[in-house]
Amino acid sequence: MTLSIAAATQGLPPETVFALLERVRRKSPRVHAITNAVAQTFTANVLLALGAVPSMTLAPEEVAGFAASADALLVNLGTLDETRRQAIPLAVAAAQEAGRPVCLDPVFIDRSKPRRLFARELLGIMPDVVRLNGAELDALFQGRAEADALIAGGTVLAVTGQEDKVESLGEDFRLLNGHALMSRVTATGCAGGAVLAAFAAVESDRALAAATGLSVFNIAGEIAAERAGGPGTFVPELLDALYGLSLRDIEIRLKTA
Ligand SMILES: Nc1ncnc2c1ncn2[C@@H]1O[C@H](COP(=O)(O)OP(=O)(O)O)[C@@H](O)[C@H]1O
Ligand SMILES: Cc1ncsc1CCOP(=O)(O)O
Ligand SMILES: [Mg+2]
Repeated sequence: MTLSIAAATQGLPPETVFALLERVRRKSPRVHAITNAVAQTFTANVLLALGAVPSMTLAPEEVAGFAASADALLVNLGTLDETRRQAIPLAVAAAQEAGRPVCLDPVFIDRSKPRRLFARELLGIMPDVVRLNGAELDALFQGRAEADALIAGGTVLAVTGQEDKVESLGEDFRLLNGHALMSRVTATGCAGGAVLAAFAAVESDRALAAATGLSVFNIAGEIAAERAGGPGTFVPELLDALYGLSLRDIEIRLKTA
């Protein structure tokens, strides 16, 4: 399924992107990430390099407290074991009760029917942002009308790949930053979901927050790719690039369509 970006695709001023990045750096939002076992450490490091504060507890007696006292919740289904199946509803209820944004990343729902059913059930809680790749988008919705209904309810869809698309009830964005090396190391998509949660924590315009978060992450990816010798050095370079990202970097590189 392709997202039919509406005619009124908006530009994204570099100053706006940098202002939101600075807001993340200044406010240091707490992001509680229920994420997969593969992505945990990288995701925590990406959040810290960005200026946010990660927590990742899954324990049923603690997860609601962590989610309620965080500024945003990430729910990533990459390793959907029993512990995570139990933790997710507790965390979502606590985050929503506290008025915090929830970002869903339905990893590999194209590969597993039980996981697809779990993700479709989760859509009932109306997540603020759903971040996913094209294969996962096709698996999540039985047709375009279902995606439109979710968007009509206020959820923002952020579909990543060589180019990224953000679709919402208001503005839509087509984003052209990023580098192929981002898909030659594991968990960049997952870490990108955590970045979207951090931006949703500081900006109530969810589409703007998602477009900005993806652009920041992907511009850092471009800078890292230029400095890295390959996938092995790409990961530390990505953390450094996120940490040091300047207005000038964004002005030079930001690419939207
Ligand atoms: N070929 C590419 N060129 C530029 N950016 C890419 C490319 N592939 C992926 N990305 C970027 O890498 C990140 C992970 O995206 P993607 O590979 O679609 O997610 P996932 O890992 O969940 O499948 C996103 O920020 C995306 O924009
Ligand atoms: C390899 C793997 N297996 C289960 S989760 C995971 C990481 C997926 O990361 P991403 O969705 O960011 O590519
Ligand atoms: Mg993914």
